[in-house]
Amino acid sequence: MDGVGTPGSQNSWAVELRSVSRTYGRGAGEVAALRDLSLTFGRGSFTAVMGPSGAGKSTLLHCAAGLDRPDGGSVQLAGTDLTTLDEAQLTMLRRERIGFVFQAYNLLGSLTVEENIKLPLLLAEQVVETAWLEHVARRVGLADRMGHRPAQLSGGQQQRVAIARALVTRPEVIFADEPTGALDSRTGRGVLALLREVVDHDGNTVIMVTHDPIAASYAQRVVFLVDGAFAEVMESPTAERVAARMTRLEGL
Ligand SMILES: Nc1ncnc2c1ncn2[C@@H]1O[C@H](COP(=O)(O)OP(=O)(O)OP(=O)(O)O)[C@@H](O)[C@H]1O
Repeated sequence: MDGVGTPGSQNSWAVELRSVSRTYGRGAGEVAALRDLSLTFGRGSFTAVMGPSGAGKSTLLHCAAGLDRPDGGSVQLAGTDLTTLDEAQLTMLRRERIGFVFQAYNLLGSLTVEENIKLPLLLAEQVVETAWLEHVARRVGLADRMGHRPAQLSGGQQQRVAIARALVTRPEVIFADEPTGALDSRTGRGVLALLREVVDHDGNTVIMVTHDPIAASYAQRVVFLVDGAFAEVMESPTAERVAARMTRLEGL
């Protein structure tokens, strides 16, 4: 398997989870959100993560992105073991090496498009290269909107700003959590096509959590979780096949 498989010994993966467990609560209220989960995500791959409600998708994303700590196992980001880092190191790693795209855009309304895109570089105290910034703005189709504020943009354009902001630090991986959840289907398809392009043309790595079979069909493969564990992987997904698989998994 070229993007998803069992852990190997090399640092060739963008993200590698080894025997990751995450349990919430204690005693009778204990919930095992992830159970001994091992998964790898290849560099330059686009993976959708799907599964029934409560399967552990968000927990996987949070643990893989250093937003939450597993109780057991390890998470490697391009060879760095996140479980060995303290909070300050994790914050720095998230800023410099990970891009995030959320359903709710999370742009700062008082800043211009350009300032929003540059923000991760400023927070990481990195030099802002004008040519790179222009390249990223062109990449997402917003070069002529750099002076606008988020409120002056459509939902799809705001999500493109969020994607530019995620790209600007040249991250090891971009995590997208329901990136089209707030968009109408046509605008959503444009955003998904852009995510696929930044993988296919620019070699980025994208891991996207979604409930939507159409969104998942833009990925190169879909990883299905059930009950905190890996269930199966589908290569070259189509919306129809993903929907059929979800119906079966939800019935388990
Ligand atoms: N902070 C928390 N405290 C207690 N239980 C939690 C917490 N976060 C998640 N869980 C539980 O862990 C399990 C996995 O949750 P998670 O949000 O990862 O699933 P999901 O697949 O993303 O679900 P959905 O599709 O509904 O968003 C669920 O049973 C959930 O109730």
